[in-house]
Amino acid sequence: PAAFAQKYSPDWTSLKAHTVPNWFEDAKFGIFIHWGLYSVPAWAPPSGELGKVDMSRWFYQNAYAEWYLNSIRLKDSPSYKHHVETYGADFDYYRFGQAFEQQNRAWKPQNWASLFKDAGARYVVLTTKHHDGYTLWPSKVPNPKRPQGGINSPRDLVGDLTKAVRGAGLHMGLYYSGGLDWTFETRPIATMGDLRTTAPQTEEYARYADAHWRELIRLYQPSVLWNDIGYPKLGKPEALFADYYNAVPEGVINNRFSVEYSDFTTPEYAKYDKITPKKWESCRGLGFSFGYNQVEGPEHVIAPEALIELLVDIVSKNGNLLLNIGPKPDGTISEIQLNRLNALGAWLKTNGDGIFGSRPWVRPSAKTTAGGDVRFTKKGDALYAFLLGRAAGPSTVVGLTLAPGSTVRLSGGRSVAWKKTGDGTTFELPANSPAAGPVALSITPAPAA
Ligand SMILES: CC(=O)NC[C@H]1N[C@@H](C)[C@@H](O)[C@@H](O)[C@@H]1O
Repeated sequence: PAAFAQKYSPDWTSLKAHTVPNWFEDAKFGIFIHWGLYSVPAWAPPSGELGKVDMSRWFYQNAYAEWYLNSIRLKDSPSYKHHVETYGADFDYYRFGQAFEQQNRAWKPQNWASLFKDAGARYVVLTTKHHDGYTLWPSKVPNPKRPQGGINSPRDLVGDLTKAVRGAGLHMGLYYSGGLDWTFETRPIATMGDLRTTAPQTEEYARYADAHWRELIRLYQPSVLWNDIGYPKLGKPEALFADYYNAVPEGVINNRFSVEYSDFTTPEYAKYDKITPKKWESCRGLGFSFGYNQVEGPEHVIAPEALIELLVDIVSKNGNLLLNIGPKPDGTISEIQLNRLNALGAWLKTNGDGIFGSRPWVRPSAKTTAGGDVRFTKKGDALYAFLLGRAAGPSTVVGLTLAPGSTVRLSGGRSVAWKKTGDGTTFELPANSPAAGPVALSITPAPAA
């Protein structure tokens, strides 16, 4: 029997010996899911992407539909106006639990698992408890602030999805809002300062959050601990980390416990502009929200080509893309979100060879003489060059020199003629290949620089 590995001890020196497992380096693309009570109202003003809206306005016009409870606590927000008009001023947010629990009885998790697999995703991260405190699994840990209950899903949504996702051959990760819990702190957040002062720091909450993470690890052995927005100082994360790594050797932990060790950083609606040695994962919604927002239209949602180029850019710089889907309460997914997943999946089916299992090259990017963008990845003895937004016909990549006799192919397909020119290397690209998204060229042997 496998001895219970005691490799890690609850101190940062021991934990810093942890390395990121290959599966997470190879995976490149995961699906984030924000699903919960906020999926019932599914309403937020599409005010803009995080980072592009002045923070003095952000909380009042919060584009994150999963922040609905906080938004309706701000009486001069568009969300409060919508809430009064739609449900009435005295409709308590937690009453959405009835509709959520009633509607998700029909949900078939295997439909999500096959959809995400077809999209090319290699892992999934589901919200188990967001800031509103509602748990998507029937936790046995009592919430001292909610003796009346109504804060735990009777259906084991976490377990059902974990089983289906693993059945489809994908890794399963779990998101937990460690830093905020609006059943412990009911004051509204209108400024960044409020974010800090409303983060519960009592011993009672620290024990609650620690018990939740330990229950999740014991029940589901998640491959990712995706903690969000900080962690209570009394929460003893180093003990949690050591016990987790000893129980789940292939596990990874993100940087949002805000402590001195993590396996990867998590820029949100952001990405790095150069290769970083530390593993990172960029997360964002398809539009401006993580929770389903019924008022978002095509003008708020990233275009298919831009989504594919986003993934290629992130991978060329040592990142993963964690792309969020916001399902409806019954588990169905809106047409526009399905459309984007299918576009990405179709491109990856033909051009994924240079993405999955690749690593960054000596440099992430180049230009063509026509001003086009190029991104590079390396895999085995092949260099992959992705020509973003390119036209067909001859395309010259500046500063790229191939060894004589190198073979160039469209990713996994037909060979491509090339020649050395004064500026670099000119490739003869066939017309409209692929239909949408960057052309992926595999070049063997990979040039040294
Ligand atoms: C930077 C940060 O802590 N963001 C918190 C933010 N994370 C997103 C993935 C969503 O869960 C938001 O609702 C949450 O506030």
